[in-house]
Amino acid sequence: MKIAVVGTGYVGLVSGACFADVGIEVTCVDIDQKKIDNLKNGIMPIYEPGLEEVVIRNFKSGRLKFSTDLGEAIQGASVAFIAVGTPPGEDGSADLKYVLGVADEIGTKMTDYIVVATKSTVPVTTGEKVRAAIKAALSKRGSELPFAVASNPEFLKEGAAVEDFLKPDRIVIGVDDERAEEIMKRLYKPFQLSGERIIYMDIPSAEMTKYAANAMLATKISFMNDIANLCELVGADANMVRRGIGSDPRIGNKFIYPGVGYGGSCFPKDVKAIIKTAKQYGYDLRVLQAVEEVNDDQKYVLSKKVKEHFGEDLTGMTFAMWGLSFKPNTDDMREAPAGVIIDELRAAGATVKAYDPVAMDEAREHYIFDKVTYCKDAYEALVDADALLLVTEWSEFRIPSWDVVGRLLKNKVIFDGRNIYDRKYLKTLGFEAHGIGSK
Ligand SMILES: NC(=O)C1=CN([C@@H]2O[C@H](COP(=O)(O)OP(=O)(O)OC[C@H]3O[C@@H](n4cnc5c(N)ncnc54)[C@H](O)[C@@H]3O)[C@@H](O)[C@H]2O)C=CC1
Ligand SMILES: O=C(O)[C@H]1O[C@H](OP(=O)(O)OP(=O)(O)OC[C@H]2O[C@@H](n3ccc(=O)[nH]c3=O)[C@H](O)[C@@H]2O)[C@H](O)[C@@H](O)[C@@H]1O
Repeated sequence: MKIAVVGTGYVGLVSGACFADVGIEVTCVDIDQKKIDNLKNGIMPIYEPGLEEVVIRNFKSGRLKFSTDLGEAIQGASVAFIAVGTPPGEDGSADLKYVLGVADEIGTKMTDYIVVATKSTVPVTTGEKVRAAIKAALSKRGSELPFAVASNPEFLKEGAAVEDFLKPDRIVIGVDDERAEEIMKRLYKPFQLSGERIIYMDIPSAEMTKYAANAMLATKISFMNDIANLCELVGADANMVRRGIGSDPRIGNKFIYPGVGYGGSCFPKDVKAIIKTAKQYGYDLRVLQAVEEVNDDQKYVLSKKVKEHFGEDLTGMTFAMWGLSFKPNTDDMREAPAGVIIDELRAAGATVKAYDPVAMDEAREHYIFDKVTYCKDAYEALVDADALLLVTEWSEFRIPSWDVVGRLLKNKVIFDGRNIYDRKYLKTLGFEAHGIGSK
């Protein structure tokens, strides 16, 4: 079986490599020539645990190819996945220009029946727009070639993307064509050896499922951040409360960790987009509006704690920051709370010395530019710093040598944005540690 995956980013590259890993012939297509050349030379465009190995193994075997030529890639392919970006437009709605651009190109270049499956996160009714774009391109050529559209939203998490793709909780397929359903079933068979995991539905429901899933997860996080902020006011400990409620299986113990707000390329944009979709239909998604508001405020919680401790004016002070990426095990800096925290500290007159195990190049090049001093390791960031801010919970920050930390910092003060440290223990070592959701 042969497929094409158009868009070789987090989703396209991981999906393409994992499909190739189960024996499918895959061509990953991108318009970015440099990305494609690099991949052919074994250079990954992103940091994702386990990805390099799967890509290189399958590239060497010949099952995984990289190309900028969409026409060639879809020749003989049963499925063309659209996995390009859907960034937020100015009004918050998902910008579909890349998705529809690919649909148009497929319609222009296809030579046989093909299933066009959208993997990008797209608002409900996009399936119809994709179908219309392909039809319009075909009719320009005077062609009536048959094709099907499908919605196959992706649920992988960055930092665990390969694992998530290879062992999915579920595979959602929105489809309205029997032949297409059969092809998708065949394609996904290897990923559900431990039980039937495909949920078939109509295309609009599949499109909505993706937004509802991300919106639900974002809601859990904002809910817990709200509760954590209240815990702090009333003298309760959010960590205890988290454990107390998470043990109820109806609530579950995942995605209820308070912190510095959710970031990344998905929750912020997808919550905005579903709110916008609702508005277009004259409906207010009030819960999600609050989810977004809580999250926007939560990004300021850590810098507020710093100012409560040291005063509003931080002129001449230096802060060490451990972690920049929006979560561990990724170099993705999109919507990372670190950006807001750095801006707040700088606006109050402070300088920031940062260390992140993998995201510093990305931060330096695209997001935080020259706003911070980048350090070669976690300890270097502490030298002459007035306090430490833990922003991303990378494993290597979990058990530092506290005696070294204490010696390097000017003050033994820590602001733990992810509640990874045992503050009672740190107190016995002479540290004053502030967490999220308890005094
Ligand atoms: N990043 C993630 O963890 C997840 C992302 N998604 C969704 O998947 C979609 C893609 O997201 P990412 O992979 O993060 O994006 P990305 O920005 O990492 O990659 C998109 C790629 O598409 C390429 N591209 C743009 N126009 C093209 C065209 N006409 N032809 C070929 N390639 C083209 C870009 O050069 C880029 O390499 C988005 O809709 C996102 O919401 C869904 C689940 C997880
Ligand atoms: O649509 C997407 O792109 C993806 O979005 C999220 O994945 P991702 O953004 O990669 O990472 P998450 O692990 O969900 O973390 C998102 C943010 O929430 C924060 N978070 C997560 C969990 C938690 O308990 N508390 C919390 O603050 C993280 O620190 C991070 O900033 C979803 O988890 C994926 O299922 C989905 O496919």
